[in-house]
Amino acid sequence: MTTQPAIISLKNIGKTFHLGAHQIRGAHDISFDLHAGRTLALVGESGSGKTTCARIIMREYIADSGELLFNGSAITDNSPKGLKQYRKNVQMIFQDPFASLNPAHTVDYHLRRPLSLYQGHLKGQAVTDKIHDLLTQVELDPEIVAPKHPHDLSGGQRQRINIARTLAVGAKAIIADEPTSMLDVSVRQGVLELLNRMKRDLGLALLYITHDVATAHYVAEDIMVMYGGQILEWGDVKAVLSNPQHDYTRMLLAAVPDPDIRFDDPRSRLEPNAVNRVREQAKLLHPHIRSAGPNHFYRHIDG
Ligand SMILES: Nc1ncnc2c1ncn2[C@@H]1O[C@H](COP(=O)(O)OP(=O)(O)OP(=O)(O)O)[C@@H](O)[C@H]1O
Repeated sequence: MTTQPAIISLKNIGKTFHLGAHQIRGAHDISFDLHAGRTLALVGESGSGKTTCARIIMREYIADSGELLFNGSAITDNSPKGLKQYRKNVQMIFQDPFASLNPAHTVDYHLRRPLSLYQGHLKGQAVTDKIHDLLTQVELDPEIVAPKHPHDLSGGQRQRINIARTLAVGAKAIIADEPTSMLDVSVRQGVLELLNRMKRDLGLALLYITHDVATAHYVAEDIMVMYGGQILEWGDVKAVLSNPQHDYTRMLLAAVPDPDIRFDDPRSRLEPNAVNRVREQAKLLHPHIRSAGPNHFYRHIDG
């Protein structure tokens, strides 16, 4: 059982989108905690509600029901200043490492900017030294990389700059939405290892969003499987993946040849037939899940 306090808690969060006469359930009765020094993997197919959860945590969406807690307290300050203070602590890394960087500016600028906004006590040479430290922390050579523009860098290097920006802000929790899915397979492992090391060394709380069960196995201690805006199963990543209790988790896993095979091993690639089988079976499962009412919590992280 973990003794560290949760940095972020979602309590019974619900969010429905209204598109004309249609209602789409983005999140239904979602509850989970993000703890310092731990990664929770949020796994599910496209449209399962992963990004909705991320946007609620980032306070880009306001939940219809339930509560978002930061360090155990309800968030009451909705002023721009309150939001800025919150985002100092909770940062997001996006799927597309290029889109989140401004092509007109250098790496130095991309790090200088959050430092001036969030670490205003640093001045002059201290800012340059901090930029040097940040680039070293994300395993890039400061002398070479700082003067470069995003288009001079590889996808993996750009994602490292995005990670360095979250460190420049001083974030305690990072929401990483498919952070490696647009990267070449050969550099994915390095970026995930960096996230793992930051989590360990800096005690960050990470939410790792992915549709890829194999990478969840590699980076996370805990896992939650989502479908149709609901959590179907959650718990210790090794326990859930080795002994899934929900049919849908079993179906997702059936598409991966062997969870013990590393995700960058070619043998871990999904077989097209298996993927199609999961999708077809998920369609059949869908009405059952929707009519099931409350979430199915088959395991509890602390349990
Ligand atoms: N702003 C929105 N307006 C209307 N519907 C939305 C909105 N955002 C999400 N949805 C719907 O809510 C459901 C959950 O979407 P969400 O983006 O959270 O899923 P996801 O698991 O993150 O998918 P992906 O992996 O494709 O990003 C989907 O049916 C989606 O179409």
